[in-house]
Amino acid sequence: MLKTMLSSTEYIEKVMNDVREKNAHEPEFIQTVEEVLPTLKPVLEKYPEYMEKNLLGRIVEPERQIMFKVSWEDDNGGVHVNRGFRVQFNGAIGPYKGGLRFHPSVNLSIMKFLGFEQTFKNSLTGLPIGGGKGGSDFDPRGKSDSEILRFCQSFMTELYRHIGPNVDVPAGDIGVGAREIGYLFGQYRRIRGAFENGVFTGKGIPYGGSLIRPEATGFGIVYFCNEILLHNNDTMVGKTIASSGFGNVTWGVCKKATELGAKVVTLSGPDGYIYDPEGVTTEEKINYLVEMRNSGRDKVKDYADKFGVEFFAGEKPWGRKVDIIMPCATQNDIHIEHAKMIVDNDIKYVCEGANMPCTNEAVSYFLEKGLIVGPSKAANAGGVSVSALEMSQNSMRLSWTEEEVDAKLHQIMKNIHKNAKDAAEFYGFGYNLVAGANIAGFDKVAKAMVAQGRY
Ligand SMILES: NC(=O)C1=CN([C@@H]2O[C@H](COP(=O)(O)OP(=O)(O)OC[C@H]3O[C@@H](n4cnc5c(N)ncnc54)[C@H](O)[C@@H]3O)[C@@H](O)[C@H]2O)C=CC1
Ligand SMILES: O=C(O)CCC(=O)C(=O)O
Repeated sequence: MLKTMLSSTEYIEKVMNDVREKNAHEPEFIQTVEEVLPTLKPVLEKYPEYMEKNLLGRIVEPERQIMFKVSWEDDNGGVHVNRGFRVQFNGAIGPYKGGLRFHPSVNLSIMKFLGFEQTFKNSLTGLPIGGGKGGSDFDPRGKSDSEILRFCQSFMTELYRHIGPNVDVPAGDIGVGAREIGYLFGQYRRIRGAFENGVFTGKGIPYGGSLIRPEATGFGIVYFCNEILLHNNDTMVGKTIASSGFGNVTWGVCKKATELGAKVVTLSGPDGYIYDPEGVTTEEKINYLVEMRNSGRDKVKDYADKFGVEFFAGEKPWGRKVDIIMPCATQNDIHIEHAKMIVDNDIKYVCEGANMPCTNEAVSYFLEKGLIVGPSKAANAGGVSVSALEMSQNSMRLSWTEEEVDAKLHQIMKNIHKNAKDAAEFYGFGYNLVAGANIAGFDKVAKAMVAQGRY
């Protein structure tokens, strides 16, 4: 690829066409590439050597994609087969790092979109971690504890050979929490015959976990949102938030939003959404989210039944008039029709908690209508940041206090906001944090790739 052959626009279009052609059956992966690459145009114009060295063509190709068989036995002796994945997307700035997702929707497209996003997100944290993601199409819903244990052991019996504290460091994501990490780490330790706790993050405290890691993603989203509000001479105090999901991320959001004087008034699940006008603010309500998640039922209606609030079966919460939208469940939760309702309700802020929770069309519409969007790769980077802090503590064989970790997390989120804002302004995007986060995340990875030759 010679710089004289194509303009930056033609070059980006060519790389995107190659991605569409080579990955025709991977809509989520194509979606994320189409969201990121066009925003890098001014960077290519400033650094034409990135085109000469075909940086974009190289950054959209995962370094390694591992797919494997996971067979396991249920409590009645039935034998099942699931598919396991680990996509080691980009290791230019550190060991591959990213969560494991156990959900029936998991496929290679979803793993690749998450691994690509993780590469930019991890770079934004300012910490030395590359991008990866993994998981399985295993459905934890309704499974007994022994079935979860057997599945995790079988999954790790293959995965262990591909990971390590300096190679690839998984963590949790949808369907994978502290219990699963414990079972996975136990099997890793058994096979390896060594106590290498730096191989996982999100571990339990007794065997090397970091304080604040369970809360970190949600706390980080609220810290990031707070930076957006401060930039607009606004405050979190008194704000109402429509959120989705009721898992780990939503739980952390409810805790920190309450602490800063805001309130989350909606939660959702695959069965519908609940509206709690008083907010998910008391300890009892916030703790109940953990209980619902751990029950394995995956039903948000349980919250409505317990606290006597309204439940809307089969609906999403995006038609509610609130101050801030914070989707925290899964990808493509907000489509264009929801985006139109959000704009019609005069809502100014959308802060993404889940990975890619808005379609590209919805994000473009928000930006066109002047809303401020905190993109997921920046806003939800608090989780992986504290994971990297967990790795540091494991390497040093030390443990920081809750206050120390929270203060570091807060500073990291402020830095991410500032770096995204500065990059957007520098390249002529104004206060467009979507473009700014892509550019700031790309910068370090691109420089490392150039320095390391042609990989
Ligand atoms: N756990 C972490 O540290 C991080 C998680 N994320 C992202 O945040 C989102 C939520 O993750 P967690 O809270 O960790 O997972 P979780 O397993 O604790 O909770 C997931 C929630 O999303 C809902 N959900 C999942 N798939 C759904 C579907 N197809 N339809 C409707 N609802 C669905 C579930 O009902 C549940 O309430 C995901 O997009 C994840 O990738 C991002 C950064 C870090
Ligand atoms: O903590 C980690 O390593 C991964 C967190 C994660 O999966 C994410 O940021 O989407």
